[in-house]
Order: sequence, then structure tokens, then C-alpha cells
Amino acid sequence: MSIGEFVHDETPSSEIDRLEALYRPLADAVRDLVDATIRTTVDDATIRRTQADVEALVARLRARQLDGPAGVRFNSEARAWNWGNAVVGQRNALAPPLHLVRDPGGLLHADVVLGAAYEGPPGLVHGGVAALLLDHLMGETASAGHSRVTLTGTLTMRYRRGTPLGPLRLEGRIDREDGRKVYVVATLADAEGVTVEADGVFIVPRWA
Ligand SMILES: CCCCCCCCCCCC(=O)SCCNC(=O)CCNC(=O)[C@H](O)C(C)(C)COP(=O)(O)OP(=O)(O)OC[C@H]1O[C@@H](n2cnc3c(N)ncnc32)[C@H](O)[C@@H]1OP(=O)(O)O
Repeated sequence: MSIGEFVHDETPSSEIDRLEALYRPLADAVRDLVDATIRTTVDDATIRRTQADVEALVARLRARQLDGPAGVRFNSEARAWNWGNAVVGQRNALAPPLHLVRDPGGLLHADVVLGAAYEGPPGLVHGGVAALLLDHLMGETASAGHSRVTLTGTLTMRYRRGTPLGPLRLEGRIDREDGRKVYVVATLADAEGVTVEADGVFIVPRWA
């Protein structure tokens, strides 16, 4: 196998719900801290005091922690959780996070608001962030409701115009399949229409 294991973990779904409700507000607060760190205009002494406070909080959390990343875990109730995921991780303040919605007819969509932490060109979403979010949405589209594992083989992006920071919508659907190759198309759009088009080949790996 070329990636880390998907770990079977018999934590009941009710406990996963409880833990997610516990950690989500912490991740939200840290995400807010990231935004505040970018945009604050307070004086130098306040910055230094805040740095010391944040370092103390980090030390408190590091008192007990995992040896490595959070990974992907699942239980026999068909519940899967990937709390560290860069796009949807419930405990990851770097993730916007994206909330994926599966529509009847196979379309997968997500509405998201991207703030100052996702900036590339002034006022616009970083092109790599657009690719990151689309890659994840497309991978989830290809995996058809977690019924199979797919990995990104090739991803092509066409940036039609700059994507303003603010409210955005992603949509993806399977275009066609050929053996283990799943061809997915997706868009990123603002209120004015599509800003980025993507197409990709997602592959059910030989080992899956
Ligand atoms: C809560 C739970 C959430 C779980 C869900 C979470 C979803 C997360 C979604 C995020 C998606 C990611 O970012 S995934 C991470 C980024 N991607 C990766 O790290 C993938 C790294 N690459 C690989 O592991 C491998 O190269 C694979 C799996 C892509 C292919 O390996 P393989 O399985 O051995 O493939 P192989 O037999 O050689 O080829 C099979 C067919 O695919 C074609 N093919 C092979 N590679 C490619 C390629 N890169 N691009 C196009 N086509 C390719 C071959 O020509 C062949 O076509 P033919 O001869 O049959 O016609």
C-alpha cells in the first residue's frame, strides 16, 4: 500500500458526534486567531503579550497528543472521520472547512466563505487554494459516497478569472468512468458565475 492505513476504530458514532462538538469550536477559535493575526493593527506590546499567551496554549495542548497525523478512521456503523484533513478536517483550523452536500443526481456541492487566510493576488483566492478545495471535492465525488477509494491521478485547472475572497460555491460531478479511472469535472464560482473550471482523472488504486 502506498499511503497510510485507513484505521478500523470501534468508537461509537455517538461518541464521535460528542468529540466533534467538543473540538469544532476550538478549531473555529483557532481559525479566527489566524484571521485576527493577519488583520490586527494593535500595538507592539499587545502583539508580544498575545504571542506568549498563544505559546502557553500550545504547551497546554501538547501535554498529551498523537505521535503523528490524525489519519482516516472508520467504525462498523459506516461512520468515517478524518479530523486532520486539509479541506474538511473538523479539528483542522487550516481547513475552511468545506461542508460537502450530496445532491440527488450525483452532484456534490459545497458553499464556503474564504477569508484573508486564503489570499493570493490582492483580494483574490490563492490559485493553489482553489486547486486544493476542488481536488478534495472531486476526490469525494469520484469516491461516490465513500463506496470506493480514489486518489488524484491528474488534475487540470483553468482559471477563467480571479476568484474574489468571500462566499463561493464548488460543484463536482462524475463525467465518465473507464475501468479504474473516474473522470470528474468541477467548478468554483462566485455570485457572478464560474471562476475556475477543473477536470481530473481519479484512480481506484491497484491495491484498493
Ligand atoms: C472520511 C473518509 C474520506 C476518504 C475520502 C477522502 C477523499 C480525499 C480526496 C483528495 C484527493 C487527493 O488529494 S489524493 C492525494 C494525491 N494523489 C496521490 O497521492 C496519488 C499518487 N499516485 C498513486 O498513488 C498512483 O500513481 C495511482 C493510485 C494514481 C495509480 O497507481 P496504480 O493503481 O498502480 O495505477 P496503474 O495500475 O498504473 O494504472 C491504472 C490506470 O490509470 C492510469 N493512470 C495511472 N496513473 C495515472 C495518472 N497519474 N493520471 C492519469 N492516469 C493514470 C493508467 O494509465 C491506467 O490506465 P489504463 O491502462 O487502465 O487505461
